[in-house]
Amino acid sequence: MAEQDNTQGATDAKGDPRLDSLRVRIDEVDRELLALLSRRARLAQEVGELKKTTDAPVYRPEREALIMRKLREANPGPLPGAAIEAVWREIVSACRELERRMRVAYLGPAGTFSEQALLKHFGSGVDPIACPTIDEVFRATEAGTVDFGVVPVENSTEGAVNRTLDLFLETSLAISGEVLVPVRQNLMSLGGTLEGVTRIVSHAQSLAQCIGWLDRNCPGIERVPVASNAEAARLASLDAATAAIAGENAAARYGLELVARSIQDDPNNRTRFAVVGRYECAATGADQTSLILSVPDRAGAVHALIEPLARHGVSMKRFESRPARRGEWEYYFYIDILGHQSDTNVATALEELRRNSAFCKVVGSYPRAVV
Ligand SMILES: O=C(O)C(=O)C[C@]1(C(=O)O)C=C[C@@H](O)C=C1
Repeated sequence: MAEQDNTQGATDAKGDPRLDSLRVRIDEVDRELLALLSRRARLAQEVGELKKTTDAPVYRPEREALIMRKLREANPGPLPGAAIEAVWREIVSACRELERRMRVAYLGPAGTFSEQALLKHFGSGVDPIACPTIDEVFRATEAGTVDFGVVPVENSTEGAVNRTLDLFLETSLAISGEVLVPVRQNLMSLGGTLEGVTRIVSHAQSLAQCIGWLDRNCPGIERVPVASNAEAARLASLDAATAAIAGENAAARYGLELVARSIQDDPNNRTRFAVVGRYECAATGADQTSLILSVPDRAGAVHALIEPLARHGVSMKRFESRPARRGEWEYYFYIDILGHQSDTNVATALEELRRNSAFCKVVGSYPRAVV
């Protein structure tokens, strides 16, 4: 006998028998899912016990990436791949938490896109630790007070986050994952209006990402850069004359109302984050490797440096340069290539790159983000 369902509202109070029978079947499926989830969780617990005997790491990013990839490929629909991934992210996160709840540092405060990246990658079964600076995220992870760190690397509109690139050079940590977060910027204020607003605050990058929209819609209002979007939302929550540009979750967190939604000039605006830790990922078959190189200062050196990549069939995904800051015209090249450093063609190309370069560091090989 089906239990009484109290969720029926006014719209179907008369009770369509087809609706009732569909709900009975949904209840059955939920019970089956629950039994399967419990079975999965017990297996993860067993894995956890085995790992304890060898002191093996709880978090296996390459295994989680493979689980997601196989599910995406096997997904018969009608649920979209992103929904399947979000659901399984939480399932795996909860199973992982049964083994051990990890601490993960990110560029805070709460409510920033960095926090969103952390949740998207690790799910909610971790303790998010907000750090005031990118340096602090690296420091906490290196010191081992957290298990991993999440740092912004580049934005599709605004380009590289230079501080992160500089710290990749110095750190002993390795990149173990990347996270892509669509960045939707929203204008928000206490009353959901621009009336009486004399300044708009946000992180400098966010202001820059909305410059066209702001020029068109708020020409007379002063723009003030602040430390983060979450800080902007906090300031706007204290003062009706201040509006903020931030992610939607910051509005909810600080009791603000949206004046305008999705005001970034590029509708596909997104930010790429890196997960850093003391863990080196094994190959999954769909990986990416991040390198930092520098060359002797002579004609044709850059060409000679990257030529082995093409010759060994290694695709380059990103090429960025940063001054070496030694007062000379020297540069570090930040290069992302497809493949894992243990793949034969990548390993051979890397060997040649090392021979041709004055400096060569592999910051990590890790599974490529897909969505
Ligand atoms: O396969 C493992 O090593 C597990 O610990 C299980 C599991 C999972 O729930 O599937 C959990 C955490 C790891 O990061 C990877 C996978």
